[in-house]
This record gives sequence, C-alpha cells and structure tokens, in this order.
Amino acid sequence: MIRFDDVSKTYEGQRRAALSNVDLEIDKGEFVFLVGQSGSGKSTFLRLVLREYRPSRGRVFVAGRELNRLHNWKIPGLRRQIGTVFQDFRLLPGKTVYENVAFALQVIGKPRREIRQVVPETLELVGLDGKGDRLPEELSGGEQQRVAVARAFVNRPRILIADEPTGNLDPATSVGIMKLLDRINRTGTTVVMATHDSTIVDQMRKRVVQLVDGRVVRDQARGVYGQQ
Ligand SMILES: Nc1ncnc2c1ncn2[C@@H]1O[C@H](COP(=O)(O)OP(=O)(O)OP(=O)(O)O)[C@@H](O)[C@H]1O
Repeated sequence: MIRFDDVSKTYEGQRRAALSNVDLEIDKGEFVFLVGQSGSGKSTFLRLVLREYRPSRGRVFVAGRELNRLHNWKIPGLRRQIGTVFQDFRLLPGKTVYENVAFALQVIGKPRREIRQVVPETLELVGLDGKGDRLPEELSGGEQQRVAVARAFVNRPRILIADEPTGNLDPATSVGIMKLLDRINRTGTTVVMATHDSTIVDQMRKRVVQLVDGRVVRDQARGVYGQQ
C-alpha cells in the first residue's frame, strides 16, 4: 500500500537530510508505529506519503502510484484515499460536530442523501452518538479527537495517517483513541501513526519502525517503543 524505495529528503536550504535512504514497505491493512526523537523525520515521512513534498531522491509509491510521476491534478484524488489526524485536532471551530464531519464529504461532492446516512453512522462508530449538535469548544480533548478521527474516516479511506494523535490527551483518553484507531484498522484500513507515546506503543504490540536522524534503524513486528 505504501512503499519507499531508497528515499531521501533534504529540505531546501538545509544541509542535513530529514530522511536518508529509507526503504520500507507497508502492506494493505497493516498498523505501523513510527517512533523516534523529535526531528528524526517522522512527519517528513508522512508528508511524503501525502505528496506535500517530493523526495530529493528515490521513489514513493502509494496505492500503486509512484508519487513523483503523479500529475498535480491527481493529488486531490490521492489525498481522498488518505485520512489524516493530527495532535491539534484541526476542527472548524464555527461548525458543529456533525458539520465538521459532513464537510469532509461535501468538499468531495458526495450527494446529500449519502452524507445524511453516513455521518451519523460514523459518529456512532467513534462513540459520539448524540453529540452531533455540539461545537468543538463544548467537547473534551478526547471527544474533539474523536471528531477528527470521524472526519478522517468518514470517506472510508484506504490509509489513515496519524501524527501524534494522543499528544494532547491524558493517558486514559489516549487509550480510547487507540482502541478507535485499532477498530478502524480492523476494517482493513492501513494505519501509520507517528508517536512519542511509549506506553501506547508498548500496549498495542504492533509493527514499530524507528527513525534516528532520518534513517530507519529498527523495523520490528509486534514491537515496543524502546530498544530491546
Ligand atoms: N519545512 C521544513 N523546512 C526545513 N526543514 C524542515 C522542515 N520540516 C522539517 N524540517 C527538518 O527536518 C528534520 C526532520 O523533521 P520532522 O518534522 O520530519 O521530524 P519529526 O520526527 O516529525 O519531529 P517531531 O517529533 O518533533 O514532530 C528536522 O531536522 C527538521 O528541522
């Protein structure tokens, strides 16, 4: 589903590469934790998957397409297949929970009838049944992140990318979000999550890819956060 073929990325004006010679394959339906210190290249990896940047060398494949060869007009189609969740939720403050989730479908031109059916189903899936009329400011952090997950998943993307999704949440709330991501993964969605949360990584026992200075130094099935 995602393949990095000897990928390096050096940002403009930087001497040091943010990613160096990364070879990695993530199959359909996998759940992968990307771990590593701040600045090790986790977000850069995720941004290359989204084609926010192009690699300086090497090739990135997502859902069978080589992103370097993807015409600009095809980028929205690529991103439609990738749901994204971030540490800071990024909800639209003036819109209700329902509207935040529905908006993701409106912008890609889904018919109203479908939106009316699928948004309540997705809110129920993430445990926000009955909260559709609330504004984000009327929700806890964990609930806001559930809205963000609902918005990312409402279109049933093939891939879900999460960049530090539990970074602003307390441990108990984080566990709830992880259960949700696990449930989404079990529907067949490939999940790639960058995190510093060692407790979560150790509890979940999923594949762990560790980056140090932009290089993959560990790729471990059912791994833990720290070196063993
Ligand atoms: N837009 C940019 N322009 C220049 N340098 C950048 C840019 N984005 C990231 N970098 C640099 O690339 C390196 C990798 O950063 P990246 O954000 O990928 O790391 P990270 O592992 O996600 O860190 P964090 O855990 O703090 O989010 C860092 O040295 C960073 O300063």
